[in-house]
Amino acid sequence: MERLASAETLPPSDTGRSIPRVLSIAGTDPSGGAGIQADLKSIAATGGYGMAAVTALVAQNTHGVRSVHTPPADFLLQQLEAVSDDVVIDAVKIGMLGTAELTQTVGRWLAEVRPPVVVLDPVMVATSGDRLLSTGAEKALRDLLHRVDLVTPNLPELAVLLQEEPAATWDQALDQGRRLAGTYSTAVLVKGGHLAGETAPDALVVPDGGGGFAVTEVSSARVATKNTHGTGCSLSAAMATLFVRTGNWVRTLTAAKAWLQEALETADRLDVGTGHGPVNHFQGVWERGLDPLPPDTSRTPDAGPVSAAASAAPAPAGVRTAALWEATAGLRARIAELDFIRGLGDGSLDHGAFGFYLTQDAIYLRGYARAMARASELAPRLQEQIFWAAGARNALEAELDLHRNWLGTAGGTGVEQVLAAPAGTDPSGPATRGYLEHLLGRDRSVEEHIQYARLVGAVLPCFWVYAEVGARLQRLNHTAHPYREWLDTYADPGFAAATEQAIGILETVLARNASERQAAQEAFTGSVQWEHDFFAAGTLP
Ligand SMILES: Nc1ncnc2c1ncn2[C@@H]1O[C@H](COP(=O)(O)OP(=O)(O)O)[C@@H](O)[C@H]1O
Ligand SMILES: Cc1ncc(COP(=O)(O)OP(=O)(O)O)c(N)n1
Repeated sequence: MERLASAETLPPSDTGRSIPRVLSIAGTDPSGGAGIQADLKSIAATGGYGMAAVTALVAQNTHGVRSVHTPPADFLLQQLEAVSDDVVIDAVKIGMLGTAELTQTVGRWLAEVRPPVVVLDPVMVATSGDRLLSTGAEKALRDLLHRVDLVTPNLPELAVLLQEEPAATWDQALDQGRRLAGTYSTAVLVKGGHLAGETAPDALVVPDGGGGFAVTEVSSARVATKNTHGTGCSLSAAMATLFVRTGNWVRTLTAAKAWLQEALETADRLDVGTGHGPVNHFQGVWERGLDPLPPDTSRTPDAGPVSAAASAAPAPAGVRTAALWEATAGLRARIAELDFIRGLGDGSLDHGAFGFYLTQDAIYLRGYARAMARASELAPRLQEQIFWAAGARNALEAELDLHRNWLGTAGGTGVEQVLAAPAGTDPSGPATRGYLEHLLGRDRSVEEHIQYARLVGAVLPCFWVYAEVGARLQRLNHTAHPYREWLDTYADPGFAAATEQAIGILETVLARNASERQAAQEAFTGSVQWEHDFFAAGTLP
């Protein structure tokens, strides 16, 4: 179902949902080439809003590390909580962790907050040879691998994580990458920067869930420069940011490598320091205002088939919503094939059938607004509370206008009359009643955070499926189209922005714990089925 939440009704900080909020957890580099300073530049250059929690103050420059000062673990936790208590985090990039205690602190915080995307650059030794991770912390770092979506080791780091000798060839490196990915069920970016040769090969190794791996190699020409300080930090921060924008690791790596290549090719222009200087993070932005991500409509997740419908829909917010969206691809394909949807698109839908649908939809919207008001009541964060409250208001005001206009002029029963009917006497059909029971049915025996997860999963398809249908059918729209107003409504950019925001909330909910995840997934799939049944009812005899 629809659900026009115009951009104006959203809090100003949320209207640009497409700007990923990325938290770097890393050490500092006062000369600006590596660590947190490099991460913040990478995040900004690849289209994100960067935040940072400091794990270590490192006195270093382009020649090497002079000393390291680590904060008490409790202070690191306070920094992390100060961010997560206030800001919705779309992705985390982890760099230097220094000690076992700090590593474990980050692990506990991740378990609590469950950010949707976590990229770990397992920093151990700087190019200068200085250690940035105590040897006693290596086990803690391995334990952290269970909590990350992507790990980006260079060859010596890959070997330490596996407790083996470093790979001497690219094939050996890929083999180690597969074993690391298999052991920890995480995607691995194997980096070949430390190998000699004319190319700098990288490869994504992603477990396919069936014991195999998808391996995708993305190589670039090796740049002849000594200014490579911070390349690993910069690449991993770019990967975290771009993945939020694409939902696809291969597209992310392709864009990140192209961006890093330009930063390396123009690194010598910066003239920073006399040792190994930094890369030029902003070359593309300064020269051409360039976004490293090429325009592309196929925002497909890595796993699963590419469905025609998915290409037009708002993007998943991370791996969890990507998987859930893909799991409903079959159902959504059936929606696209319905007579009602075909007729709506080509304008052949019978006016009476459209009037029946709108009447049912008006009844639905009244209940849908109640579901969003309930989500607002249960939301754990202020931003989510505001979002759902705005959505409820919008369903009752802006969205119903479409129904008022059409039903008022089509000679059918007016919206107000339909909605004024006493409870139990409104002309709701079985699909409308069933869908509303699914949305509003409450199991008071489960805890409120699980009720909230269920509601978020249940209300999202009404945004996402409509945004998908609207974007696809808009291609058939024209000035004389009988259902032009409907098509415009669901292809509206404000609606797409609100949909992406709702997807972001679901991504966060799915990352919390198994009970919340299961409640949200089941409710989501159930609502996609009801979307199908509701549309199908529009053309039933
Ligand atoms: N001289 C170079 N030319 C092109 N790409 C490079 C060069 N050196 C490193 N890279 C790339 O920079 C990234 C970081 O690589 P690497 O040096 O292996 O890791 P780290 O910086 O963590 O030690 C990789 O994508 C690698 O391919
Ligand atoms: C604070 C801090 N973190 C990480 C590094 C190492 O950076 P990396 O990206 O691996 O780059 P190199 O300089 O080792 O190529 C660092 N130096 N400082």
